[in-house]
This record gives sequence, C-alpha cells and structure tokens, in this order.
Amino acid sequence: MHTSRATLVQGKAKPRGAFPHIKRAGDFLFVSGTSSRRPDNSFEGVDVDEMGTTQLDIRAQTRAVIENIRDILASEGASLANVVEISTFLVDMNDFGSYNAVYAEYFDEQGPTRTTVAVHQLPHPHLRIEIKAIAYAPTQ
Ligand SMILES: O=C(O)C/C=C/C(=O)C(=O)O
Repeated sequence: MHTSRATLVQGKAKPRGAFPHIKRAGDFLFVSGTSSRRPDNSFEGVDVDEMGTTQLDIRAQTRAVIENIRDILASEGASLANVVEISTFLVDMNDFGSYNAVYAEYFDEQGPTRTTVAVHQLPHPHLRIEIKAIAYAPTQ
C-alpha cells in the first residue's frame, strides 16, 4: 500500500496558505514552493535600513531557500541527495549567474534535473527566488 502524507514542519516558516511544506506520495516527496523566509516571517537576504533603502541579496536568498528545502526534506528522513527535480522561479534573469553559482555549491550534473524561469512576481516583494522540489525517497 502506498503512503500519502502531508506535513507542516515544526520550526519552519508557516505556509501563507492552506498547503503543507511537504507531501509524500508513495516513494516521492513533493516540496511546496519555498522562499528564504524565516520562522519569524523575516527573510534571509533582505536588508531594509531606517530610510527604507532595500538590499536584496540573491546569493543569500538562494542559499537560504536550498537550506530550507533541506530542513523540510529532513522531516521525511530525506536529504538534498534525494532530490530528482528542481523548479526555480526568479523575478529577474539578471540574478541567474549568482543563483547558478550558489546552486552549484549544492548540486552537480549527477544531481536533480532543473528548470529555471523568470516570473512577474513572487508572493512577497522582497523575494528574488522561490524553488519547488521533488525527491525520490522510498520508505524502508
Ligand atoms: O511565501 C513564501 O515564503 C514562499 C512561497 C509560497 C508560495 O509559493 C505560495 O504561497 O503558494
């Protein structure tokens, strides 16, 4: 019998809608679109000074997104090594190079298949990147 299980992961930023962080469907894990959001709803890679000047750091956001996905996968006993497909949403393809450099710290050509697209907006104006992932992680 196949397992189907949706999980809200303790200690991670609460989803901003009616969906789980991760869903198991048999041997596959589906991770919802993930940002650099912290549990307190602030963001990694975002700095706003007292004048409102905003610095958005694609490298820091990319790293935080991948590490958030790593934590979410851990709730199902999986790791980034289990990821088989990644879909990345940028708001500006000028961020592609920096995103790609950080991505390569975590994955290589033996890793997941990947698609990267630019979208008009993400669910918060400070977000430069969001990633969703699929992992293959058979239960024992
Ligand atoms: O808002 C976030 O931190 C991550 C993105 C979430 C979604 O893609 C969504 O709400 O559907």
